[in-house]
Amino acid sequence: MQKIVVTGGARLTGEVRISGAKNAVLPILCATLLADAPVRITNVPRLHDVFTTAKLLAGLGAGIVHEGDAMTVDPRSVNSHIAPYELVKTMRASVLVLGPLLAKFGDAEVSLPGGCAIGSRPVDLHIKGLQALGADITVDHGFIKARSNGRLKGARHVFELVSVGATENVLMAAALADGTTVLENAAMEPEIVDLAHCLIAMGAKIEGAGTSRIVIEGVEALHGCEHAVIADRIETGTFLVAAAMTGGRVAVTHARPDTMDAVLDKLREAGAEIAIDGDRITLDMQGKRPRAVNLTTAPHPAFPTDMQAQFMALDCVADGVGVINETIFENRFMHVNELVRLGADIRVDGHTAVVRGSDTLSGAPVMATDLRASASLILAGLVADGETVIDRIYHLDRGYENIEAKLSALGASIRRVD
Ligand SMILES: CC(=O)N[C@H]1[C@@H](OP(=O)(O)OP(=O)(O)OC[C@H]2O[C@@H](n3ccc(=O)[nH]c3=O)[C@H](O)[C@@H]2O)O[C@H](CO)[C@@H](O)[C@@H]1O
Ligand SMILES: C=C(OP(=O)(O)O)C(=O)O
Repeated sequence: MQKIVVTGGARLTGEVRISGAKNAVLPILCATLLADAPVRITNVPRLHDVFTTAKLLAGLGAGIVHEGDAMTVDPRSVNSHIAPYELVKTMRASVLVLGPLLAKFGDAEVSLPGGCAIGSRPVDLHIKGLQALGADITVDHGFIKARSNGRLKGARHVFELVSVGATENVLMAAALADGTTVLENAAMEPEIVDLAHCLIAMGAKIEGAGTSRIVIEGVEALHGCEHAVIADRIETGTFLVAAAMTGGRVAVTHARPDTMDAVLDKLREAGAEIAIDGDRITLDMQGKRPRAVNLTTAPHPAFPTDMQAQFMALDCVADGVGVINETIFENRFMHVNELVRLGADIRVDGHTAVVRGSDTLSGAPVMATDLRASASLILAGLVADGETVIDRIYHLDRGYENIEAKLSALGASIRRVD
């Protein structure tokens, strides 16, 4: 099994290009099922999750052409409405074919995704939202079986909790429903806005994406389009934290600074100087050690849970004590024990971690437990004394494109070994 070996000590400098967002491209690829013609998506990152989604769509019968950073999906040949367990279990976002299949074909069978390392992650809110549009849904033998008698019907629906995936699934389904759908307490993540932009380019009528109230006027049919995926704000944040932890100066390009307020505020609090110029963010730490920051994860525009592990790594080597509250996922502190193996001082009490910054960490073999945990271990390895060897990096390949090449270009000593 492949591992990543990081040797700490280099101060990162230079420029790095940000890829398209995993959490935008996955729902957008699922949304292509709604169209009556090919949809061309560009700025598609080369990620394991993207390949899994392509496999899932191909399994449904869609035509897929992947050239460079563009992927064209032709949904006209779709002849199956079943998303099998083998694919859904490796990637929860597979459940996002549920709304499109149901709205377009009146029929969908999607394996229950189940939990994952970071929490139990139910899909009840997806199901309730689709039921509000008139779907008949049962959960049987590990599958969500959804049918609609004719077209779905637009409705007003209030989500009980803010859920990114449920908002996306119901938004996609409502695009082809009869009449108007009003979604209240919708998630406001930039990836939802990007999905809405793609749907609008396909002919959907959507207002309010990016606010908690989205209004969708269903249309008869959606056509093909071309859409460029928004920049990955979590990849952006991860590189900026790497620069801050190593006392470096790094510019990220092709980024979307307007989606990054909470993360940039915390980096400034940690002592970083940040300059924004269009799609370029430059972080300059001027060789200083970061100051510890406190943070609480919450739905956008608050601090993203997908950056929690990376900031914990920063707090491990910061000056002071950082208190981290995780409010989104019940088990998203899996990286703590691994960071402790590198010499970090972290105490966890329920959803709160108290991190006492130390001057040094010491390299050791560690194990990645999930995607962002993997990133936090690389970040810690960048400043640890000696070699950190990270096992189970398949998690990392789900969501970071060429991370070792990008970090190497900034001066890090990092390599992948078999
Ligand atoms: C592919 C993708 O975009 N993944 C992101 C998406 O995941 P995902 O869409 O799965 O996350 P949600 O926003 O749905 O989850 C938020 C919370 O709601 C709960 N919940 C969710 C759905 C449901 O039906 N019932 C329920 O109780 C979850 O268990 C969790 O506690 O948003 C998360 C929160 O920003 C991010 O960490 C993930 O990176
Ligand atoms: C939790 C994440 O992704 P997913 O929802 O795909 O598991 C993530 O991107 O950090």
